[in-house]
Amino acid sequence: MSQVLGKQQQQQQQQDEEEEEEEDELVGLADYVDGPDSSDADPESGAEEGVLDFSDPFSTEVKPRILLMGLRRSGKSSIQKVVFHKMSPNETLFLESTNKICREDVSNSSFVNFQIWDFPGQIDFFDPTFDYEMIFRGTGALIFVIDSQDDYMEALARLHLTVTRAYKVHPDINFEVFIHKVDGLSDDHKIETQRDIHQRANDDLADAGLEKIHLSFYLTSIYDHSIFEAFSKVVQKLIPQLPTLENLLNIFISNSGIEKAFLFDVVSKIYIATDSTPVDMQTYELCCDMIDVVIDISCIYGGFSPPQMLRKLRTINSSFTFTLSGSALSKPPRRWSRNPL
Ligand SMILES: Nc1nc2c(ncn2[C@@H]2O[C@H](COP(=O)(O)OP(=O)(O)OP(=O)(O)O)[C@@H](O)[C@H]2O)c(=O)[nH]1
Repeated sequence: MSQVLGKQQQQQQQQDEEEEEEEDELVGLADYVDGPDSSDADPESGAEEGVLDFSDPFSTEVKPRILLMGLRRSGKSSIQKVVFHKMSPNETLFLESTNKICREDVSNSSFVNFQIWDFPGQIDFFDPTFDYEMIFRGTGALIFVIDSQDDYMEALARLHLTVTRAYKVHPDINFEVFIHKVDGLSDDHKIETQRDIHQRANDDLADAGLEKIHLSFYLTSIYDHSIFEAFSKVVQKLIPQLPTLENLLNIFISNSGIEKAFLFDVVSKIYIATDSTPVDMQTYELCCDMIDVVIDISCIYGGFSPPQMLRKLRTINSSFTFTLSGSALSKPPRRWSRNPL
């Protein structure tokens, strides 16, 4: 009996030592992660934000992780705040530079359920305290933000370094490149910039013998719906049920005479799925505006403030199908006031 107990004690001791070693390996990350005094958390958003628990990377809960990376001032935090915190684009002018990794849980519904990690622009992969392997290992999508209004040569070099490192650790990551702040470019300039960035980024990968890495490119701006559309596509790739949802929406429109159907996450206004007819931006914008109207009217007649309403929507079920019939589509999109009062 005493022999058995002795063996158990030994095993326990060994386990404790192993756990201590694991914690030591992760300590390097602590320098980059928001501490408990982080003031970033938005109490109204319902999103959990803040300290990274060291045990977290090995947690049994599987939540896709989306990383936001890019040079300083490229617009990473603005994207996160506008899409997930309802911050108005003009308010992002006052955002301070991020100096630690900010992690946020987005759990609006069973489909929109992931983590976003916003990285400081100055992060250095060669810093020995930066445990990039641990970060990339659990990543579903890596969004690299490039400021299109700036000289993007340095950003392209950083994109190459980031993508090649991440690919070596976890080849299944979706690499998404946001060519951002395109509101400042003319239509011709937008297309030319996208072509140039696409060409250079893929040439760099081909030179490194890594042409099998696929990069997806999006033209984005926080001043219109392009950022919501791009984020929708990023999130959709992480939803395993996407083909089933698309099939259901196809069946729905073919049996109802409705022209276009979106399955929306109301809280963030990203769409989780749509039928297989092409998406045109005007239709998507119209649906987003209609969602705002529904929320605004519910606030007036339901006696809720907009944040209360958003919280209520989160607790009920924030995904619902938004459909447009032919007559709605034939009218030009109306600009609805965000505040009906
Ligand atoms: N014109 C324009 N400006 C934008 C856009 N997105 C962000 N910005 C501006 O870009 C500036 C930098 O934005 P941040 O979100 O702080 O950039 P960041 O990448 O998080 O910066 P770091 O935290 O330093 O890494 C802010 O003044 C934003 O208002 C956009 O789509 N268009």
